[in-house]
Amino acid sequence: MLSDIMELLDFNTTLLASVSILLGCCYFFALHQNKRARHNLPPCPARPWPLVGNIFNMEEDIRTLFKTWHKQCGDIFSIYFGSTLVVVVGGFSSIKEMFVQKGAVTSDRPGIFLNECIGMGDIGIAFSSGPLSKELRSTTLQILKEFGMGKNALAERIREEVNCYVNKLADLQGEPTDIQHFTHVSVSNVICSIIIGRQFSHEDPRHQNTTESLMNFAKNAKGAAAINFFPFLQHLPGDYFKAKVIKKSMGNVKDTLVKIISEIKDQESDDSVGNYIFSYRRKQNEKMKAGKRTFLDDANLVKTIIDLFGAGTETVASTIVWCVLYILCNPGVQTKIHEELDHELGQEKLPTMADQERLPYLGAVIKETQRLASVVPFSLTHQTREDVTIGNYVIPKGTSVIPDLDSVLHDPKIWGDDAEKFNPERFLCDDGSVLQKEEFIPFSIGGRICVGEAMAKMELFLFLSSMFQRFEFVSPDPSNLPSLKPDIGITAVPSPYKLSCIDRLKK
Ligand code: HEM
Repeated sequence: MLSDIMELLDFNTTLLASVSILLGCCYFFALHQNKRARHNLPPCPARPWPLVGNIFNMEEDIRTLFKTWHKQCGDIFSIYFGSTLVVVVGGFSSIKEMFVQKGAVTSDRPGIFLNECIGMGDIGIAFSSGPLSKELRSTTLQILKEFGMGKNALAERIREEVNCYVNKLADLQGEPTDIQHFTHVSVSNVICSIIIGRQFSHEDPRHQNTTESLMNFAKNAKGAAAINFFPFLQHLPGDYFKAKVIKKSMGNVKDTLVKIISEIKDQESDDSVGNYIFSYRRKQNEKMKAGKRTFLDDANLVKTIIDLFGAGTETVASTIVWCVLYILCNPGVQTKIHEELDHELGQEKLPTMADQERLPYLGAVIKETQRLASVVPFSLTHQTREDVTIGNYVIPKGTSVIPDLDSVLHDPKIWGDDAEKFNPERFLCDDGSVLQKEEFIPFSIGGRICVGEAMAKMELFLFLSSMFQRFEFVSPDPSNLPSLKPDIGITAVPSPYKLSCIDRLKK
């Protein structure tokens, strides 16, 4: 009797599952055909399957996969995550057309799990759309500009942290070390000094905890990409897609920042130090007093600060760590950097922003690092607000669009046949100055271009010039150099490696 019921159940379950899959397939094909009929969609490099789309075509090495797909389909192609259409736009002219010329309708953001998991869906500077994102961008840019004006508080705060960082490296006394963690702690401390007006000690548990949570999030962000399209994955037992670890890491960052912001609120009378929170509140009050409609509220303040930490730490820290890695693999480059620094500054004078023009070779090294490392290879995903025509294609309203910056930064048509090699000379003009090239777009282009670009450039110059002035970086085992293979999530992070920082003052 029981076995009869089981058999019947099995039969019914199988029938139900088959019918569901069949209906799913029909729905997917109908949707797909309908979209294709209404819009001339960019080609798919691989056949999307019902329900799953191209999920099984995605490979670990996304960079090489997208390169192959561009070769096959041209600058623009379509892929499906489940039944969701995602368009990838590569090549400089297509990226410029899509995000600059058509930027008014391609600058929104789709909702993503990493914000939703902390209950902050589409607010804050980096993941909001429309007038909200415009107001937060212009407010943040104004505040950062105010910090960078006059005696340049921004550069001064970066220099303070650089000093501390360089001394930490000197304390290692040449012991082989992985500098990733140190570098993250220092770079996130620079953001701290802007946000709250003071730096933390490197040993401060709250600061360590926030930095570790951010690194943890970055390491696991790849898993969450699937959850954006298949939200049910977050509820599966275990944590294969890293939903729980991401939720915990982002929750940690949020809780710590909320506490810090409320502490700052209590010191509201002391505005002499200058920090992002005071400036934001001042602008909020001014608008409210003038009876202007504003999105500047506390929730947007908290989320914007989380975004600034998230966007400003991993990117700058990874670029620094990439630069040192390229140098280990190209020792001749380090010799030239040292010659330039010794000739222009010597050992006594610590570098300031005013020295940038005197150090063009270092400038070229930094640009070449940004180009080759391409630390945000696929930018942040945009979303179309209306149907967008590009070339012969029509991309429907509400489509997620990925700007493939990597395809531009590594394009041999722009950089030559050695585009995959580290060659700083390509950024030096005949007169010795640093080459400015329109196609150099590590910060993206258009309406959502990185708001931290100016600050990041200052950080990279001040950190790297001081590091090379003080140290010679050597590999503990020159016959077995570290791998140049990146780990690509939202950012392209170098695989862990060790190096020795030899103090040039003690040589
Ligand atoms: C080497 C360092 C950096 C690189 C390569 C970089 C690159 C990028 C890229 C590619 C985007 C996406 C642009 C788009 O959607 O089209 C972005 C956005 C953003 N970046 Fe950066 N970034 C860097 C440093 C920073 C720093 C230091 C900060 C903060 C102080 C920052 C804050 C932001 C913010 C808030 C956004 C979102 C802007 C928006 O959505 O409107 N970034 N960045």
